[in-house]
Amino acid sequence: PKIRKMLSSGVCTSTVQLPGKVAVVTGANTGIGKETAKELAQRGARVYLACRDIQKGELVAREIQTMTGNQQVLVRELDLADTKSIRAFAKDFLAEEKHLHILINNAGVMMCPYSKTADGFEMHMGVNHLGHFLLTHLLLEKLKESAPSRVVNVSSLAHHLGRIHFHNLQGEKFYNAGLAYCHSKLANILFTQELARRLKGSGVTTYSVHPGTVNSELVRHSPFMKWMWWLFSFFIKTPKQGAQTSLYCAITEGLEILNGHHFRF
Ligand SMILES: NC(=O)C1=CN([C@@H]2O[C@H](COP(=O)(O)OP(=O)(O)OC[C@H]3O[C@@H](n4cnc5c(N)ncnc54)[C@H](OP(=O)(O)O)[C@@H]3O)[C@@H](O)[C@H]2O)C=CC1
Ligand SMILES: CC1=C(/C=C/C(C)=C/C=C/C(C)=C/C=O)C(C)(C)CCC1
Repeated sequence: PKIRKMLSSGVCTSTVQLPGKVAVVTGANTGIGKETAKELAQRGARVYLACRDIQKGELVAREIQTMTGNQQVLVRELDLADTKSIRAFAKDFLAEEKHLHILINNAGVMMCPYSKTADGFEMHMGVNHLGHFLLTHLLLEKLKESAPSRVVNVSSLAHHLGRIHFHNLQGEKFYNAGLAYCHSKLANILFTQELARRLKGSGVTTYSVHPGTVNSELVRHSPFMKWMWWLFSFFIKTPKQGAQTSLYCAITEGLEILNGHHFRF
């Protein structure tokens, strides 16, 4: 139990309530994203579950509505592997909503076999970084109009092994599924730092997080990782525990001074 507690560590203890606030969480139909969305709804925010599979999203929205009593949990289609889908999501959202206070760029893929997005980007870089980069860019004016507002980018400790290989960005010269994930997670952090720099004084702040090692579907593409996660399932975080760092960065008061910083555990 001591080891488990040590690995689970940080809890978001903020008592902030969010009535009247609007949040978007990508990849909110399962894992860390689902628990993040649930907690934001629990605190009274209107929460958009941005999911590539609408049916999975609707099931989760109903579950969150029932658990929290908050009916303002909405599902919208967003496939981060297709810039057309990202643009359509943003267009509809901007037409529908006056405000956006919290954007949580959470969705992610890990160790998938070599493949490309609809626009020809290597899948990890395309979904984990470039898709969120475009989404954030398209929603930026709305975030500025809604300031104070925040963007949380869910990265990973895996960024330590990441490198930005500009001569091989699409993995066409060489490809390693594990390293491709690491590169995309480094991109999440570099994006956060530069976004913070460019948004200084705008009232929009941004943070990157490592959620810890979390028992989720992220390992779906790797039988070895699946086995590891199963073997150590008692020691690694639950998705609810994994959501704490994202929630901390999204709602804790007075965090503006740490704009652009990376938070872990
Ligand atoms: N679990 C862990 O130990 C760690 C996780 N992270 C990060 O946490 C974040 C959440 O992962 P986690 O909850 O663990 O993993 P899950 O696999 O459980 O959830 C990932 C979510 O991303 C969605 N997603 C994947 N591809 C796309 C796409 N093309 N368009 C839209 N949504 C997509 C998935 O949708 P669908 O269900 O339809 O596939 C799912 O909702 C990721 O960014 C991951 O890198 C970081 C460090 C450790
Ligand atoms: C060695 C070891 C572990 C492995 C941790 C790993 C391999 C973490 C990988 C994290 C990833 C891939 C994050 C995704 O972004 C466990 C399971 C904690 C149990 C204790 C011993």
